[in-house]
Amino acid sequence: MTYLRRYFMEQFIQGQKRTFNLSSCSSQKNEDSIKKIAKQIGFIGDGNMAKAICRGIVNKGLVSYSQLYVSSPYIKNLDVWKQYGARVSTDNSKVAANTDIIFLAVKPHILPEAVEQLCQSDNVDKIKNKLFVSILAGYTLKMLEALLSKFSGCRVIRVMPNTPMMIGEGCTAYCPGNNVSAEDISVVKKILEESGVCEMVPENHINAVTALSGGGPAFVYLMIEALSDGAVKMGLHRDMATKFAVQTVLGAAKMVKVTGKHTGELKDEVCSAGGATIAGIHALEKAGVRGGIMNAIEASARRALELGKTE
Ligand SMILES: NC(=O)C1=CN([C@@H]2O[C@H](COP(=O)(O)OP(=O)(O)OC[C@H]3O[C@@H](n4cnc5c(N)ncnc54)[C@H](O)[C@@H]3O)[C@@H](O)[C@H]2O)C=CC1
Ligand SMILES: O=C(O)[C@@H]1CCC=N1
Repeated sequence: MTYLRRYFMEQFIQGQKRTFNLSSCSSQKNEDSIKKIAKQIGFIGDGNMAKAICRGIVNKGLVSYSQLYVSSPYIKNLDVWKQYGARVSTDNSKVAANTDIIFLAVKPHILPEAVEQLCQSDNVDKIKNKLFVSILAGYTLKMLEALLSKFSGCRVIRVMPNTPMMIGEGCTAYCPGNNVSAEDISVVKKILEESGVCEMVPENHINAVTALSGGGPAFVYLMIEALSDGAVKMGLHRDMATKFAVQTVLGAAKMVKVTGKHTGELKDEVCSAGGATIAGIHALEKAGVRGGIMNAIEASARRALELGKTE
């Protein structure tokens, strides 16, 4: 194969990888019956986070698409789900009435309207005694339980996931509501744990988690982009700069995890006396990068708190 042909083939494959679809899940056949969850799982809202959770759990073989039931007012968006065997509806109440665990996966300002649709439906009786899992930023358990109070016997677990769940590298915190059972916690934990790290936190920590791991991937993408930009400025081609930036972040993260060493010690191991790295560290410190990142987490956590107050 000529160099040019190989180059264009690689570009084509990269392009295919970049195109979002749900097919990568269905191609993974993991029929581990021990892991399988025998529940119908509903999603009210079919956006980025719902897709990430579904891809994660289908990839891990916890559920198949036929166990998923997804709603959105935009029928066109639902085609892709239907194509892979999920049930779909534009009626949120059908999803809530016909599933065992219902993920609330809409934007915070949409939630009152989405719950109102449930309350006004003919399915109210069928929605009683269900387990709701909210992934919304800002909405407290108290608010969620009050919103869903029309459905007696309902239980709520508040979780804060992140999009890397899609590839089994998620990071999720959860807080159980008042009426949840040990079985409720166990099944939700199983769903979340299978796609990455999962920890229970007190609810007063969830806005910090929202900033750190919920939105954190966006901060890290920005840093990877900046590392790549810097290398491009210094003459590397973009593809190589990004590939190396990604591998460096991955390698450094794994070093922290695997060695258990303090990050300061690991940093010191890289910085030769009078060398290149310490010159870069000095530039970062002069630019206030540490303070900048702390400010980002603080701003994001404060904003998460505000999101429950519907605008
Ligand atoms: N995107 C992320 O990385 C994370 C998001 N979250 C939370 O997940 C929730 C959803 O966020 P995204 O998925 O990013 O948003 P998104 O905008 O991608 O998805 C929201 C979906 O809700 C649907 N929708 C709109 N009105 C609706 C209605 N009345 N009934 C049912 N569905 C309706 C829309 O069609 C859209 O697909 C938010 O509350 C956010 O705080 C939590 C952690 C991470
Ligand atoms: O930006 C947001 O509000 C949501 C919460 C965490 C990630 N995305």
